[in-house]
Amino acid sequence: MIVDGKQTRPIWLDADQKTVKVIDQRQLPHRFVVADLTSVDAVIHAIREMFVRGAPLIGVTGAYGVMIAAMKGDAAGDGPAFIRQECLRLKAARPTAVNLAWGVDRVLEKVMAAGTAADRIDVARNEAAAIAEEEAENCRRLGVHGADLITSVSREKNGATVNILTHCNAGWLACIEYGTATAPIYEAFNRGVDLHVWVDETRPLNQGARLTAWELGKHGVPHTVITDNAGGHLMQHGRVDMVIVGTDRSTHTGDVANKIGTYLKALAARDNGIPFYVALPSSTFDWTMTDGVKEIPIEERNPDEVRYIQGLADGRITRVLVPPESSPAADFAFDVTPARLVTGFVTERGVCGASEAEIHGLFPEF
Ligand SMILES: CSC[C@H]1O[C@H](OP(=O)(O)O)[C@H](O)[C@@H]1O
Repeated sequence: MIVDGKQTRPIWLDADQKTVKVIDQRQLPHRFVVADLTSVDAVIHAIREMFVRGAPLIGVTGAYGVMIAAMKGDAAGDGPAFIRQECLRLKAARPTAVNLAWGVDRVLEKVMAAGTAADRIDVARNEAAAIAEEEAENCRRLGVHGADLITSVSREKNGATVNILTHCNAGWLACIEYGTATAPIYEAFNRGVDLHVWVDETRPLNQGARLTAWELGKHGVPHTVITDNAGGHLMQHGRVDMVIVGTDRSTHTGDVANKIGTYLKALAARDNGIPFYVALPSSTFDWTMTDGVKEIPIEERNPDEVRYIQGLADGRITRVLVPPESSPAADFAFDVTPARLVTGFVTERGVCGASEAEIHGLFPEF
C-alpha cells in the first residue's frame, strides 16, 4: 500500500536475497521500525511476539522462515532432516492462525522435492515469494467482491454515509496488500463511496486503535476509534450498516476464529439485524475441522498483555500497569463465532453463505 507516498508492505526480502525484513508492528503507530530476520529463531520470535501478526502475514513469514532454514540446513549436515525439524518449530510459534502451518507446509513440500542444498534455498525463496504475491492478489479480489456489498448499501441509503464496524486489524498490515476486512473498505472508498469506519480499539493489544486507525488514516478513510464495548450501543441506534471482520481460521462449515470480542460483535449484529461479514482468502479456511468452537485452538498469551497498556508519553513509547499489581489476569487471544451468526464470507472468488455447501460451492476442489 502507499504510505506517505511510498509503496509499503509489512514484509519483504532484502536485496541480499537472504534477510527477511518486517515492520515491527508492536511499535506502530508511533514508531515505524523495521526488523531484520536472519535466523529461524528470529522468525519464530517475530511471530510469537507479534512483530508480525495476522493470518496471511503469519503464513508468509513462516514461509520465508523455511527459506532461512534451508540456508542453514547445509551446514547442519542432513539438510532435509534439519529443515523438517525447523518447520515443526515454525508451526508451533502461534496455534490459531491456520495460515502458519499452511504456508510452512506448502514451502516444505517443494523444498523436499529439490535435489541439492542450493536448489532447496532457491525453491523456498521462490515459493515464499509466490505465496506473498498470491495472497496480495487474493486480497485485491476479495476487496472487489466486498466493495460491491458496500456499494449496494450505499445505493440503498441514496448515497448517505455507509457506516462499517470492524474489529482488530485485518488490514494490509495483517496481510501483504489491501488486507481482508479492509480490502472492501479501501476499494469502496477508492470508488468514491461515502463511508465511515467504526474502529474497535481491540484490547488488550489495541490492534484496532494502533494499526487499523493508522492504516485508514494514511489512506484518508474517515474513521472513529471506539471502545470494544461501544459496538452494541451503536448498532442499537442505527449507526452501523454492516460489520466486516477478518479471521485467523474459519472451518469449511462456517465457524470463524477471530480476535477476542468478535463473537460478541456477531451477537449484537444478529440482535439488531445487521449483516456480519467475514473476509478471508481461501488460505484461511480450515478444510478439516467441522466444529470450530470445539476444535479451533485458542491461543492464551502472557497475562501482562492485559495488565499493562502501551502508549506514547513524553515522546517515548511506554507501558503502564492498569490493575492492582496483585490481581491475576488472563489473556484469551481469540474466540469462535458460530456459522449461524455469520451473514457471509467475502473471498477471492466471491461472497458465499456460512454453510459447508456454499463454501464448497465456491471452492469445489477442497
Ligand atoms: C487477516 S487476519 C487478521 C486477524 O489477525 C488478528 O489476530 P492477531 O493480531 O493476534 O494476529 C485478528 O484476529 C485479525 O482479525
